[in-house]
Amino acid sequence: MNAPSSTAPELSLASRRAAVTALGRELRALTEAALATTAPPEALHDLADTLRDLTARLTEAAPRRPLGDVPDVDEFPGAVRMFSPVIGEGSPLAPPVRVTQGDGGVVGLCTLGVAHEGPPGYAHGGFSAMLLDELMGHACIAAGRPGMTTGLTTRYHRPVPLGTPLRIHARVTDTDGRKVHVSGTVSAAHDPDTALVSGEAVFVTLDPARARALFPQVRGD
Ligand SMILES: CCCCCCCC/C=C\CCCCCCCC(=O)SCCNC(=O)CCNC(=O)[C@H](O)C(C)(C)COP(=O)(O)OP(=O)(O)OC[C@H]1O[C@@H](n2cnc3c(N)ncnc32)[C@H](O)[C@@H]1OP(=O)(O)O
Repeated sequence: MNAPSSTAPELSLASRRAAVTALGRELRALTEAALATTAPPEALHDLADTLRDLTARLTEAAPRRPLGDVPDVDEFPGAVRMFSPVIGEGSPLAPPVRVTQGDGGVVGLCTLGVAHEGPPGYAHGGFSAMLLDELMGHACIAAGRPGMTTGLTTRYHRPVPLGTPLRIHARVTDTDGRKVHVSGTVSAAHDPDTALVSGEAVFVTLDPARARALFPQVRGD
């Protein structure tokens, strides 16, 4: 079930994903450098001019993908989202989190940077909630019950440090009709048993009519 927007179909999926990943990596390096630079204002104006030219080059090279179209490098519904702000290898916002199945659910590994900062040196609480939400969504997918979040509660036990490898764990704890109950934690990777943030959520699987209404561009094959 996928309706990819077609770009360069002659290139293999792997090579298109590799190109998206290469650009994403450089965008993240630029973002981190730009947010942490101590360069003087004239250097920043100079860089802004260069970046404006680069943006014009990209927009002139090809039309943009309409909002809501599934990128041809993605799997939807599925676990590959190349431009996700959490797991997207092509996203300048994503850490990005690498997700694998394990420990009775799913495990994500990442390191946050200054783009994710809340209190100085620590993660923004909203970003920690986003990490949990995403991993919980993947736990639902891994359990064969993809759905949307209807409620998420978080408890912040300790600040989440930037620049430190993190481990996010999520698992389905119960299902009740279309509702899927999920729990998760964010910990330092070197101390996975100490939760810095923990959360509980309810996801709801979509009935087919609702799925068609919400995602009209996604056809069943
Ligand atoms: C083509 C297939 C698509 C599959 C879907 C895959 C999507 C996943 C995509 C990519 C995964 C990657 C990972 C991503 C992770 C991040 C996830 C997000 O960020 S999701 C964005 C934020 N969430 C929203 O925007 C939802 C907004 N809410 C809604 O649109 C509706 O509530 C919806 C469609 C989810 C359900 O609406 P209704 O009309 O179909 O269902 P009703 O009848 O209202 O509820 C069904 C059952 O759920 C309970 N329920 C509904 N809302 C609840 C709530 N807030 N808390 C507890 N239970 C709730 C109800 O009480 C009912 O239970 P009773 O059958 O009566 O026992």
